[in-house]
Amino acid sequence: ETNNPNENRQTLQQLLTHLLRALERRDPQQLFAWPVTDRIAPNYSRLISKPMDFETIRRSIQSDLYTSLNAFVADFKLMCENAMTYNQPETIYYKAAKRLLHAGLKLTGPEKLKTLLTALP
Ligand SMILES: CC(=O)c1cc(-c2ccccn2)c2ncccn12
Repeated sequence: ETNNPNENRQTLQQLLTHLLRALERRDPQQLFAWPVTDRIAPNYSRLISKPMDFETIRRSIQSDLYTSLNAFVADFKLMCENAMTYNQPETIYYKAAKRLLHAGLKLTGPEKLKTLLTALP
């Protein structure tokens, strides 16, 4: 924590980029890599009011949209919850979302973050 807002923002961006990469590694099939289209998922845009995906999250990090870790985690959770809303429980998308959500919350939980934050410059 420094009193220089730019420095803090830089550190937050580095942390969020690190977390994003760690979360993307948990999605080897890249099911969450890009926005879900109505073409591959009928009526998706009618059923899901706030779509979210890893590419959109990456763009948000780069355009300084997240001013806290919580805002980043909220979009990650939204992405997983959308998949568990639109897809039936027996689908690969639902199951992948559930696993990803649990892995993600462990990664961004207070325990793990403590070690992460000590590792930052
Ligand atoms: C994330 C999600 O809900 C999703 C990703 C996909 C997806 C992602 C990449 C390639 C193909 N399909 C999908 N297809 C049908 C229904 C839902 N989905």
